[in-house]
Amino acid sequence: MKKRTFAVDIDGTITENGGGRIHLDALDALRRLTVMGHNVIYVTGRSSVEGFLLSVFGGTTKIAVGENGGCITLDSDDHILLGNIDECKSAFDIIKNNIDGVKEKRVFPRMTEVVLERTFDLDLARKLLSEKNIPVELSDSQYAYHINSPGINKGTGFRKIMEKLSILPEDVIAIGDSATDIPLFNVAKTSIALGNASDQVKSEASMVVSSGAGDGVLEALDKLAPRLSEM
Ligand SMILES: O=C(O)COP(=O)(O)O
Ligand SMILES: [Mg+2]
Repeated sequence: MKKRTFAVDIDGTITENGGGRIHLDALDALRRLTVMGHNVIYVTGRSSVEGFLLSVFGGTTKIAVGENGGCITLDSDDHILLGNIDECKSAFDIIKNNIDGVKEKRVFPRMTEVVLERTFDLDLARKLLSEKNIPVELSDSQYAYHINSPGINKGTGFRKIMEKLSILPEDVIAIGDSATDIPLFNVAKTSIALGNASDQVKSEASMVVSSGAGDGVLEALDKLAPRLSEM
């Protein structure tokens, strides 16, 4: 069997109620892939510690990319910081002082990014920062807005893991639901957008399933099953 690496988003992909409750059948399927010898790695806009803990409790590969690509967690005291939180905080100050309704989201502590509530016009903030020549990345996961350092996204974060573990793009299967997953789709030969993804996100994936979060992961794995058993 050829070892594959599944790069799996969390919210809107393996959660089922918008509040973070894990779809147990999807988790069970991911655990079985891990037992079969594949890598199953969470790549999330949550903190990398949340992603790492889910991998520990859920029984998948114990490594996580969090903070929308800004941070990799390998162990309780082993984090690789790819982004710089100070530049994200300066961008946040500028947005907050110029646009109404901008506020930080209550999230577990971040080492490399700033996370915001989805309460303002993101394009307006993009325009403002580009006028001021502040090149941070602004993105929408459908759960939060993220301010990341220039060049930081789920694709660049996951690529570090690919380098570290000598994983080739042809062996990567990315699964996600939002615009923040598009850079991840771009580093994977196979990419799957779930039914709850927008048309724009779906158009960037190599495969689309009709079911939404949770069930969509099962549908995708069913479709992939014949290919997974190939040598
Ligand atoms: O932005 C979030 O908090 C959720 O992000 P995710 O969908 O990448 O897991
Ligand atoms: Mg998501």
